[in-house]
Amino acid sequence: MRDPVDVSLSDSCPLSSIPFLDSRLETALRSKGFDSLFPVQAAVWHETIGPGSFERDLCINSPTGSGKTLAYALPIVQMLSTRTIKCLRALVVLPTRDLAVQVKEVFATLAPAVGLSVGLAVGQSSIADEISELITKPTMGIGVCDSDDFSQEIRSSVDILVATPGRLMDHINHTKGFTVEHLCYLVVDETDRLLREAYQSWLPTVLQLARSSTNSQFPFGDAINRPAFVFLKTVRSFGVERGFKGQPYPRLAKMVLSATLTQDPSKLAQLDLHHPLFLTTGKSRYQFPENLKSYKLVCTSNLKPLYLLALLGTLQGDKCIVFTSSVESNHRLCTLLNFFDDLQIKIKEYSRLQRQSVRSKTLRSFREGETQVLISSDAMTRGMDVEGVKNVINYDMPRFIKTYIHRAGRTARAGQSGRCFTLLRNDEVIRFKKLLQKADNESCAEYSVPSESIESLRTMYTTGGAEAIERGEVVVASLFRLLVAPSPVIRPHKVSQAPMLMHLTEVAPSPVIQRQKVSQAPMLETIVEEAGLEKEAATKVKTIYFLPVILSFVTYALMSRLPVV
Ligand SMILES: Nc1ncnc2c1ncn2[C@@H]1O[C@H](COP(=O)(O)OP(=O)(O)OP(=O)(O)O)[C@@H](O)[C@H]1O
Repeated sequence: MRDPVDVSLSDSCPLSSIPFLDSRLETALRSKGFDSLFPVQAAVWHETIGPGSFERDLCINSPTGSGKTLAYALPIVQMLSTRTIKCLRALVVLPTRDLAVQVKEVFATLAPAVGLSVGLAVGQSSIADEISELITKPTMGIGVCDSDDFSQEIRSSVDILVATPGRLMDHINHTKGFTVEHLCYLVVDETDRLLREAYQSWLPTVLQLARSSTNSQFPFGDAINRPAFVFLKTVRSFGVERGFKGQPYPRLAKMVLSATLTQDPSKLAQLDLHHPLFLTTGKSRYQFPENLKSYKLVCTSNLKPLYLLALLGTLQGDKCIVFTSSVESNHRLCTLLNFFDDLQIKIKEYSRLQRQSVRSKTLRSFREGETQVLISSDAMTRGMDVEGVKNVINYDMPRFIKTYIHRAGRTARAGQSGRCFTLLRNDEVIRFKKLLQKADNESCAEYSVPSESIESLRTMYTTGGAEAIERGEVVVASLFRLLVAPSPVIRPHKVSQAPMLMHLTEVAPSPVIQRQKVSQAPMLETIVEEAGLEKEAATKVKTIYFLPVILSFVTYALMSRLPVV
């Protein structure tokens, strides 16, 4: 960390001057329209295929959209291009399914050119389908009846696997013939996010299994039987020289990457990195893409939806991602925006509450330009690469600079220009300024939308049904705020809160809430399910609901020495 390689000092490098680049890979890159390598890609190439020879593990901190995926995909494919026996040698781990699918696509443009195959383990299809893609089983001949007779031939059908941690662990624990014993390369993309969540201890498991040598034991249940199904064995000996003592050799070479890579040594230590080399961009820890412009719009909280509508109006149908702070407000906002037919743009919701198939469909329609505006929760924040996104809008101000960087990074990718707008309440302005200062960024101009359009929207908003929707949603929102209120009386009665909620929604003035289907309010649904919803409980709950009010009144009266009447 103290002696990093500054990637920003390098320039893009034409493919023709990349040393040792396999001509088949060069052709594959050119057919994708890539004529040069971006600085981070050239730097990683230098440290892996070039003079660095991958003698050190790499920690890569480079801005969003700077091409980190190709930076690791290209050298891995080139290094494996000379392999003779097919087995799983490279593993790329990512935090989300959609991201893994996207990275697999990048590998898929390169790997077939040199006869390698890439697999995906994300739980998008059934586990049986996934196994049949990852594992080659021998075809059953006539008269063969004992599966152990041919188990020796079970082997990997892929050289490179792109996976999410959960599905990876499923395969490690339960899929016969699946092994990470032969791994040579491990990539942990979006490292800071993956390290934050342990996901069934996937990292220590992979590291331990990949250290196996002739003397090693497999510590994991089903894995004990694994040698019987795997006829290949990777033998790793332990180094004795200085700097390599006790380290398995050949070692598992690692690359860890993020646009906001953690610099906390205790977190990085989990990765068991070998003499890590830090590649970064510039001096500041957090960097924005070069051609990103940041703007703020200051407004009162009750007019926020109108400012957003007016802003979307001025962006004239450009591809746009709007980020909200929670899946619930995401749903509310999308419902509200779709009420305004006048915008004449297609707006869809994308959040982790939706089924994967719905999300994939939405993403496809956004990529193809059929949908112009995506209202997204933070499921879209990291890594997603959609061509032509010109604007990012933070409907809710992000709480952390990392979130701002990843959200804003969905635009201004690969050297393109882009804008990031943040809607702020008056009381958020100073906090937002301080947030940007963490990334050494002081330049955030104020953006104004025409006041006439706000006025005309306000008229429509107050006379039309949109207000009812918004008011109804606010009732739900305030109920939820009540549910998580720090009142010691309410908190222990979680189950009883559901009937209270139902009781209040039943008497709520909004017709929208009364009509709201359970499926439209997933949080409501969860609570109702949890509670088993009993109507009689409502009376009891009413007491619980009013108890804190009575208590606080009495306390106030006593403290201020007022006579309690
Ligand atoms: N050498 C290249 N020439 C032209 N375009 C490239 C090149 N390398 C990558 N790109 C394009 O740049 C875009 C961003 O790449 P990528 O998704 O790898 O960025 P990233 O650094 O991983 O971003 P994030 O931090 O947001 O995940 C992609 O659309 C990709 O196709």
